[in-house]
Amino acid sequence: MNTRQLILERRSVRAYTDQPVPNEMIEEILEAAIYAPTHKLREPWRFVLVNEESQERYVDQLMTLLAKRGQLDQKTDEQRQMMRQKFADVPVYLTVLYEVKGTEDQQMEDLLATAAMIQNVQLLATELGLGCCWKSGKHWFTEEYAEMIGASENERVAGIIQFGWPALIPPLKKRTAARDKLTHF
Ligand SMILES: Cc1cc2nc3c(=O)[nH]c(=O)nc-3n(C[C@H](O)[C@H](O)[C@H](O)COP(=O)(O)O)c2cc1C
Repeated sequence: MNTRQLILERRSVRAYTDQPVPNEMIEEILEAAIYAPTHKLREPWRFVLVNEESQERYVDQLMTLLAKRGQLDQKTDEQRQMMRQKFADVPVYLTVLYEVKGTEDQQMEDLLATAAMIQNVQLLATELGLGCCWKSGKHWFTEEYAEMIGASENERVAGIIQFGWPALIPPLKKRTAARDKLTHF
């Protein structure tokens, strides 16, 4: 697949089969993804991988975190169970952290570099036939989650990438044509 095809074929895949994803595969993806541009070679990223061996422990801790944050208060036992199952149905979670240091501009550059690296991860996963989805917001960006995952004081969560072999590949979501957002100076 050439780059253009790869970009157009990538989807946010959220449903996976039970087939395990080898750690080596994720590691191979990361070893290439880190060749994203990074100003002054600061390489601000770090990764925490959750796969088969640790997935149950991770989901347990995630549910405890949600409970502590009150995010389960309005939910019935059945709804909580469904939520837990939804987390448990994801074979691999990769938390991407980035180091927060330097000036505001540097911090922005480092987050941007990390985002570029994450897109590399997604394209490389697509090339291997793996499904993935970039997750963010809510519980993932909290201090409690950062602590749970073992982030140091100067690290922040850039995003969670979940992976698995696709059970369902969503159709292309059309974008607004770039020419509609392009002006010539
Ligand atoms: C920074 C960022 C955060 C995202 N967070 C979530 C998320 O929390 N949950 C989710 O289902 N998708 C999330 N997505 C994926 C988008 O929903 C998805 O890219 C969009 O719907 C377009 O679909 P596509 O990726 O298949 O083209 C996120 C994407 C980005 C770039």
